[in-house]
Amino acid sequence: MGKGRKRLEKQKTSVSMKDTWNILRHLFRYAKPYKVTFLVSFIFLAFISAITAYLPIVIQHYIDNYLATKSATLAITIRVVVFYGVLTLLKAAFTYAKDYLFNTAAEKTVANIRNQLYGKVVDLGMRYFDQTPVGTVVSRVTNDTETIKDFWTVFINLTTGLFNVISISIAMFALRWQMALVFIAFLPIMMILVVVYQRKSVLIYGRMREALSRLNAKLNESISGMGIIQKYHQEKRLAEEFDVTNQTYVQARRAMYSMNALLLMPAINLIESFALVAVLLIFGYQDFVTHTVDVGIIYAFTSYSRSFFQPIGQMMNGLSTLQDGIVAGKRIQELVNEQELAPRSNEKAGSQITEGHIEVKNLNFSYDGEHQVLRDINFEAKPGQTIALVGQTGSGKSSIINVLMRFYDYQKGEILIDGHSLKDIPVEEIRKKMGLVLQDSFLFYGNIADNIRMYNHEYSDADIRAAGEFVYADTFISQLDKGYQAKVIERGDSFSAGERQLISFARTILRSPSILILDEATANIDTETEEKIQNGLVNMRKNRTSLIIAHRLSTIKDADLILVLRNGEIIEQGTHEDLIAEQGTYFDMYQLQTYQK
Ligand SMILES: Nc1ncnc2c1ncn2[C@@H]1O[C@H](COP(=O)(O)OP(=O)(O)OP(=O)(O)O)[C@@H](O)[C@H]1O
Repeated sequence: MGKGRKRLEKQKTSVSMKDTWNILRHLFRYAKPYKVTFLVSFIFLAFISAITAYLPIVIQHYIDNYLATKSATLAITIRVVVFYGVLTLLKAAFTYAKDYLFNTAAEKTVANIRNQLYGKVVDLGMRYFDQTPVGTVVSRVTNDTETIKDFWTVFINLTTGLFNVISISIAMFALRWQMALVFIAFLPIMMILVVVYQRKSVLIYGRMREALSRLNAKLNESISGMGIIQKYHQEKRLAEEFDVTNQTYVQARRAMYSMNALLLMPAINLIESFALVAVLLIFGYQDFVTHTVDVGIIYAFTSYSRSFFQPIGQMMNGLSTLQDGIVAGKRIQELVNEQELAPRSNEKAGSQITEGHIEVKNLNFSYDGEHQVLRDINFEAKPGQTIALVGQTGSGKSSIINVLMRFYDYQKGEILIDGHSLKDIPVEEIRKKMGLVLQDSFLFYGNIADNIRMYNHEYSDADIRAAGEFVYADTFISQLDKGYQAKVIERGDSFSAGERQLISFARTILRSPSILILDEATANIDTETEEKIQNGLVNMRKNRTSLIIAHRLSTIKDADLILVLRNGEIIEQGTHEDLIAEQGTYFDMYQLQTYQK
C-alpha cells in the first residue's frame, strides 16, 4: 500500500465569482444546524447598530433643545445622562450576547465541518491516500477549517459594518437629509478605493501565500530528510536555499504592509476628514447666511463620520481573510466531493462468510488503471488450508491481499468466498471474518488491552488474556510492569516489531475470523520472539483458512500450497516438496536462504 506517486498539491489562490457563490452556499450548509443561534445574534446586531446610530441623537437633542436654549435643569440633565447610560449599557450587553452567540455558532459550524471532513477522510479509498500527501489531508482538516473560522469573524465584522452604514444613513437622513447626501457622495470614492485595494491585494496576498507554502514545504522536507542532510553535510546548502525562500516571503510581506499602510486607514481617514470638512463648510455657510445651524447637529454628524467610514476600512482589511476563506472553502468542497471512495459492496446481496473457502479466478488488477500489477491469478484455498505467497519484492504479494481485503477494487476476473462473489459480501463482514495481520502492526495510543479489544467492550479482560495466551503473547505481556494495562505510545514505538506483531495476533484471534491473512514481518526478530510468533501462528492457523505472505521460506514448509509470484504472475505452485523437486525459482530462493543461514 501507499507506494504510488503522490500528486502535488496545487496552490490555488484565486476563485471565480461563480465558484465563490457555490463555495459560500456550501459553507452556509454547514451553518444550517445553528441557524437559530446565528439569527438571534444578527437580531442583537441590528439592535446594536440602531443604538449606535441613536446615541448621538440623544446628545444632539440635549444640546439643541436644552443647552442651546439655556433651559437645561438638573433633572433634565440627569434624565439624559441616565437614558444615555442605559442605552450604552444595553449596547454593551447586546454586544456581549451577539459575540457570544455568534462565536458559539461559528465554532460549532467549524467543528461540524471538521467532523464531516474526518468522516469523509476515513471513508476514502486507499487510492486517494496513494495520490495525496499526508500533509495535505491533515492541512484540509486542521488549517483550512481554522481559516474558515477567521472567515466567519470577518463575515460578522462585515455585517456589522453594513448594519452600521444602513442605520447611520437612516439617522443622518432623519436629522438633515442634505448633509446625509454629502456623506453618501463620498461613497463612490470609497468604492473605487475598495476595488483598487482588492485588485492589488489579490496579487500580493497570493504571492505571500505561495511564498509561505514554499517555506513550509522546505522545512517539511528538511525535517523528514534530516538524517541524510546531516550525513552528507548538506546543512549549509539547505540553509542558503531556505534563506532565499525566506527572503521571497519577507519581500511579499513588505509589499503587503506597504500597500496596507497606504491604502487602508490613511486613505480612509483622509476621505473621512474630507467628508467632515465638507459638512462643516456647508454648516458654516448656512450659519453665516441663515443663523439657523444647531450645534447638536454638528456634534451628531461629527460622530457619524467615524462610524460611517470606519467599517469600510475594516471591510478592506478583512478582504484577504475572506479570500483565504473562499480558497479554504474550495479545498474543503473538493475533499467533500472526492469520489475516490473505498470500494463498496453490493449490500443487497448480503452474502456471508462461513467456511472460508477462497477461489480466485483469472484475477487481473491495476492500482492506477495503467500499470497491470496482477495478471491472470488463479488459485483455490479449501477451508482450513494454508496458502503461502512468495516472490521477490514488488512481485504482487501485498496486492493480492489488498484486493482480497477490498482495500482496492479488482477490474477483471472473480474472487469467490464460500461460493459468493467478494463484491457481494458486505465490507463489514469481510473485515469481521477475515483477520488481517500486517508486517508492521499499527498500535494505537492507549494500553495493550485496548489495543487487543480495539475499544470493543463486548470483550472481557478474561477474553483478552485468553487471546494473549493463545498466540503466546501472554509471556511477554505478563512480564511488563502493568501487564495488559501497560501503556502503548503512539504507533506502539516502545515495542519491538515482533512484540507488536504478537499483540496484533491477539487482536486478530480475539475476533475468531474464518480466514486469516498474514503479512509476515521481515524486520529482524530475535529467535525467542520468532519462536513465539511461529507457535502463535500454528495455533491461529488451526481450523481456519490462512493466506500467508512469507519472507522466510522455512516458516511455510508445511503450507498446503505455495504460490511463487513474479511480476504479478504465478510462475510456480505446489507444496514445498513439489517445488523443491521442480528445481525452479522457489528452489533457488530456498537454497539461497538456507545457504545464508
Ligand atoms: N498503492 C500503489 N499504487 C500504485 N502501485 C503500487 C501500489 N502498491 C504497490 N504498487 C506496485 O505494485 C507492484 C506490486 O507491489 P506489491 O506491494 O504487491 O509487491 P510485494 O510482492 O508485496 O512486494 P514486497 O515484498 O516488497 O512487499 C509493484 O510494482 C508496486 O510498485
